[in-house]
Amino acid sequence: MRILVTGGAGYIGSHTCKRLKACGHDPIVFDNLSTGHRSFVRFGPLVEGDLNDRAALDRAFAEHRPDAIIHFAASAYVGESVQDPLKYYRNNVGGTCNLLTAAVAHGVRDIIFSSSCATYGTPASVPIVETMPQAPINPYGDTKLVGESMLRAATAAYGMRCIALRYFNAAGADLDGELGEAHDPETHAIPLILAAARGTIPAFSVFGTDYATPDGSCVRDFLHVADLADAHVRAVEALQRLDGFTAINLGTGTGHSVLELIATVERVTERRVPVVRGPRRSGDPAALVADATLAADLLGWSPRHAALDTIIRSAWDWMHNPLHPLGNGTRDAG
Ligand SMILES: NC(=O)c1ccc[n+]([C@@H]2O[C@H](COP(=O)([O-])OP(=O)(O)OC[C@H]3O[C@@H](n4cnc5c(N)ncnc54)[C@H](O)[C@@H]3O)[C@@H](O)[C@H]2O)c1
Ligand SMILES: O=c1ccn([C@@H]2O[C@H](COP(=O)(O)OP(=O)(O)O[C@H]3O[C@H](CO)[C@@H](O)[C@H](O)[C@H]3O)[C@@H](O)[C@H]2O)c(=O)[nH]1
Repeated sequence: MRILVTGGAGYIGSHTCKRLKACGHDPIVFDNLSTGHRSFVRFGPLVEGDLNDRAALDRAFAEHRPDAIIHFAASAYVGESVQDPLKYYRNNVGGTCNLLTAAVAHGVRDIIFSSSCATYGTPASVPIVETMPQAPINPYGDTKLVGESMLRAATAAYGMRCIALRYFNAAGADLDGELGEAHDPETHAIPLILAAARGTIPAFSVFGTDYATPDGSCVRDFLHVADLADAHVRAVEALQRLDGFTAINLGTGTGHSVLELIATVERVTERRVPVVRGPRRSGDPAALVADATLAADLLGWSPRHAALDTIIRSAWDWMHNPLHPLGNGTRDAG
């Protein structure tokens, strides 16, 4: 299949393009390079364009005639969405609406959507199943919920087929060392803990140690990005047999606290992580852990690299990889 991958120059999108190519599909990346990297687009052509530019979308559809879309492109930081919510509604809600309008106009009806566990807000219990209420507690999560609503309505009205993948926390890097996470500025926990271990930032700040969790820090379900990529390929293939709108969690089913991440980084890297215990970050629920039974049932998917050590080791190796578009310039104090 020819697949238009919006956000394919980004972290999860680039890993998914690699997997698509390995499985015999042809990814076409549509990306404005706002947080992505040209050097991550290695598995098919790059169309440089913005989701909010309808003419650019029309040209991409007309030239490349995709059979399906995988829609990653979005602004994706919980903390930033609290500071600048309108950026999130503009890019994520406006961008998705524009993309769907173009897809309908060009007769493309199959779409995989990057949703998030952030749509669940503060769940009544974990692990979270797909049928539990969605009540986001930050603007980012709300934009993903609105995205799901748009897609649900569009599938009903225009005969589209959609799978919304609600992923938990993507982490780690390509196990062949070709790709990885490279955000500037970096806000995600694992790369920042590794940067503190390496000495490129003075310390890692733990956002809140007074949550109702076993050690007081937040608990998240960290999922290897290669497993996420594999799930996307399975999902786009599953659209051939799944009509309408389906939402599926992607996670490992195991939660790890922020303090546990720090301890694991210290063990895996054999370095000390300087830590500052800070206040809570606005918009953070205490614990998010997936029940991923539906992904196993509908996609035949289960994570293959779920061990936290494997995830952290791959991220550490990537941080020292010459292909890292930002990391090479950072100082290694160790
Ligand atoms: N990283 C996670 O843990 C996680 C978890 C759940 C959901 N998600 C979702 O997965 C998707 C990918 O996340 P990521 O971590 O790879 O982020 P990323 O920032 O690395 O990738 C996003 C890509 O989209 C592009 N982009 C953004 N706005 C665009 C626009 N208007 N037009 C064209 N391109 C645009 C960026 O340049 C970038 O290449 C996002 O939708 C995010 O919300 C991520
Ligand atoms: O310097 C930091 C950064 C993060 N954290 C904590 O670490 C956890 C994970 O945070 P982060 O890595 O920023 O990820 P999330 O905020 O959980 O968001 C990611 O995971 C979500 C799903 O949970 C996705 O939807 C988002 O796109 C993605 O950015 C949270 O409890 C944070 O409070 C810290 O304590 N200190």
